[in-house]
Amino acid sequence: MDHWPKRDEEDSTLTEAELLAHELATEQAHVDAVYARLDQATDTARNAARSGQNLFRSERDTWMREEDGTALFERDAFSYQAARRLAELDAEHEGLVFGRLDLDDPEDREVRYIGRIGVRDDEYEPLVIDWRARAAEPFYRATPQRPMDVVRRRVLRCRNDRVVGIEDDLLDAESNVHNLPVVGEGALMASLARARGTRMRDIVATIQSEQDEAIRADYPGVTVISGGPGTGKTVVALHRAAYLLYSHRRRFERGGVLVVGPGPVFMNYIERVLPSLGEDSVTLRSIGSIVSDVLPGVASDTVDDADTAVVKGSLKMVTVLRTLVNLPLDLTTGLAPSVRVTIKGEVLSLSADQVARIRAGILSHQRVNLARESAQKAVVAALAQQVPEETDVEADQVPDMIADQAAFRTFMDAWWPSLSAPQVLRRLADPAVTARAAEGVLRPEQQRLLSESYAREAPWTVADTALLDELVAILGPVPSEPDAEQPVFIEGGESVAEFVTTSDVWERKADPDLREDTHETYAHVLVDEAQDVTPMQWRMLRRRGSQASWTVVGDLAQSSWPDLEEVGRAVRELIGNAPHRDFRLSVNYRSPAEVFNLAKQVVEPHYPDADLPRAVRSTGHEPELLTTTEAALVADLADVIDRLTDEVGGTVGVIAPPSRREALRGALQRRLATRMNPANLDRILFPSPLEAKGLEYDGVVVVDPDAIVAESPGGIRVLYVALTRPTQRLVTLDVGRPGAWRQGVAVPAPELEPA
Ligand SMILES: Nc1ncnc2c1ncn2[C@@H]1O[C@H](COP(=O)(O)OP(=O)(O)OP(=O)(O)O)[C@@H](O)[C@H]1O
Repeated sequence: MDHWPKRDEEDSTLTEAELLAHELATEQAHVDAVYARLDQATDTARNAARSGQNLFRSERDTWMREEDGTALFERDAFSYQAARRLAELDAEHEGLVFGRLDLDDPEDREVRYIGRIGVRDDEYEPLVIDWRARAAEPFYRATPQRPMDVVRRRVLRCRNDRVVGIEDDLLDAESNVHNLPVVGEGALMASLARARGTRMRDIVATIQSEQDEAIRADYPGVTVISGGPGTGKTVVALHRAAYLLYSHRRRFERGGVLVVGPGPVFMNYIERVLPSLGEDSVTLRSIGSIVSDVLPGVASDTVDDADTAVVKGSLKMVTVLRTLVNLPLDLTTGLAPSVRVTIKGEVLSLSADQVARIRAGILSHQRVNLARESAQKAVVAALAQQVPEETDVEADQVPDMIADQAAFRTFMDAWWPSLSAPQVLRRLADPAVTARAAEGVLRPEQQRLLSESYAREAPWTVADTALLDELVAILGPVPSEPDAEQPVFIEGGESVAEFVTTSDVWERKADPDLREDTHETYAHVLVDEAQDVTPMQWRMLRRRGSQASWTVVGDLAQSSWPDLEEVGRAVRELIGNAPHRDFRLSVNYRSPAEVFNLAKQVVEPHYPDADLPRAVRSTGHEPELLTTTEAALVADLADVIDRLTDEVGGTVGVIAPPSRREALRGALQRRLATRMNPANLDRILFPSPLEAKGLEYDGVVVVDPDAIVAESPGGIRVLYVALTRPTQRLVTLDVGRPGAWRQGVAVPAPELEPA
C-alpha cells in the first residue's frame, strides 16, 4: 500500500493558504472514502437482513462480534460494526478520523489514519485504525527525540464528515525525503484554547505521551495515576476505561467496568466522553449511589457538615456499627433478653449472659439476618438439655414444643429480629443508643454530632450510604417473606425423565453463599478523585471489586479529608501485595500560568508536599483579587459575572461557601435575569466548592474564600480546588476586608476595586 501524497513539483510555489487548501482536499478525499465504505457496509448488512439471513448478535445488543456476523463476510461485519458504532457517537463529535501518521519505513512507505473506531476496505486493509490499537501508539508516543519511525504526525480537525483544519508536527526532519508539507500551529494549544462547554470532551486527537503511558498501562493489580490540578487525570482515566475494553473486551465486558466519581454533577460532566469514544458498556456511578445495588432507591448527593462528615467517614464507625447491631432493641428497660419456657411444668431458662454467648458464637461465622434459624436451633437445644430425664415427654418432640410457645417466639423476635440497615442506622438518633454503641470509641462531642444528624430525620447523606453498606455487610440482606411452598418438580419439566428430590431442593436452598452477596461486582474499578474517598467509602468500594483490578486517580493536595495520612494508608491497603504501577502527570492543561501561579502560592505554605504541575498556557490576564462589603456583595458579584460572561466564550462558575450559596444564587438569578440575555444566563453555574471538584469553567468567581476554607474539613485544600477551576479568567471576591487566605500571596496586577 502506498498512500504517500502525490504532490507536484510546483507545490513548493503555493502560498500558505493554497497549500492548506491542497492538504485539506487530500485529507477530505480519504475521509470521503471512509464514509463511503461505511455506507456500503451498512447497505450490505441491510440486504443480508432483508434476505432473511442471520446477523448474529452477541449478548450485548449493540455490539456484534466480527465472528458472529455469519451472513456477512468478515470485512463487511467489521465495517458494519464500525457504522453502527459511528451512529452511536455524539452528534456533535469531532469526526471519526482525527489523525494521520506518515511513517518512514524502509520496507513499505506507509500512511496510517487514526480514528475513534477502526474501518477496513474491501481488501480488509485498514482505512482507519482504532486509536486504541497497538498500531496507533506512535501517534501518541512519538517525539522528535524518539520519533518511532514517524516523519510527520498530523491532527485532522473534522466536523462530522468534513475536514476543517490540519495541525502538523514534523518529528523527523531528516527522514522527510519526500518533503512532506507541515501546516498549522500545533493541535494541543489549539484544542486547549477552545471555550469549554458544560460537558467534558474527549482528547483522542491530542493525548500526550505521559498520558498515553497511563492509558495503556497493564491492568492487573492497581494502577495509580496522580498529578496536580488540570493534568488530565480524569480524562486519562476515562480513555483508559475505553482502552481496557478494547484490548481485553472479553474480560472486561463480561466482568464489567465501574467508574466512580465524587457526585452527580461530576458524573453528568464526564458522561459524554465514553460514548464519544464508542464505549457505552461502562457503569458510571457517583460515590453516593454505589449502595443502591443492595438498597434499591438509596442514593445521595447531600453532604454533611464538615465535622459530622469526618466522624461518619472514619474507620471507628465499623466498631460503632458492629456494637449497634447487637444492642437490644429496647434499651429503655435496661434488660438484655433472656428466655424462659415451661415443658410439662418444668421451667427451662437461659440467662442474658448465656444467650449473649450463644449469639456471639453464631455471629462469629454467620451474618445476623442469615443466622436466625441457626440461632433458634442453638437456643432450643440449650433449653432442651435442661428437661429432666424423668419428664413424661418424647425427646424428639421437645424442640417443637419449645419453639411453638408464645414466650419463646416473643423472645426470638426481641433477641433476633430481622434488621434492615436503614432501621438500624436511624437508631443512632437516640443519644442513649449512640452512647452505648460508641462508648470508648467516639468522644462525647462526636457522639452528639452523630446523634443530632440522625435526629433531624433528613434524607441520607453521601457519608451515610457507606454506613448503610457496612450494615448490609454485617447484617446480610433482609430475608424476604417466606416463599410459597418450594416446588419439588422442575417447573414445566413434565418431559424430563428424572425428578428432583426434596433433598436436592433443600441442598440448593440451604447454601448460604447463594444468598449472601447481593452487591454488584466488577472486573475493573476506576476511582476518580480518590483523595476524597473516606476509609468507610473504601470499604464500600472494595466490596464491589473483591476480584477486580483497579485504577485509582487523585491528588492529595486537593483532598477534602483532613487526615491525608489516612487517605494514603487506604490506597496502600488496597494495593496490598498486588502488582502495582504509578504514573504521575506533570503538565497542567487547564489553568493559565497566571491563575496557577496564584493557586500555588495559596496551597504551598500549608501543604509543602503538594504536587505542583507546570502550567503550559498563558492568557496575559492576571487574576483579579477584589474586596466588597456585605451590603454591596450581590450587586458587585452581578457586575463581575456580567463582565466575565462577555470576556469568555464558554461557562462562568460562581463558587461560594455553603453558608452563602443558596441565598446568593437566588439573589443573583433574579438580578441577572433582568439584565442578561437568557442564552448567557445558561452559561452561569453555581457549584458548591465540593461540587466544583473535577469540573472546569472558562471564568470563575470565588466568593468569600476565607469562608470556603472555614467550612470544609479540607480547609485550604478545598480553596485550592476552587482556584484551579478556570481555563481563562479568575476573580476572587472577599467580603468585608481582604481575606486571611491572601497573606503572603503576591499577584503582579494592582488590586482593583469594582466600579
Ligand atoms: N492531552 C490533552 N489534550 C487536550 N486537552 C487536554 C489534554 N489533557 C488534558 N486536557 C484538558 O485539560 C483539562 C483538565 O483535564 P482533567 O479534568 O482530566 O484534569 P484533572 O487532572 O482530572 O484535574 P483536577 O485534578 O483538577 O480535577 C480538561 O479540559 C481536559 O480536556
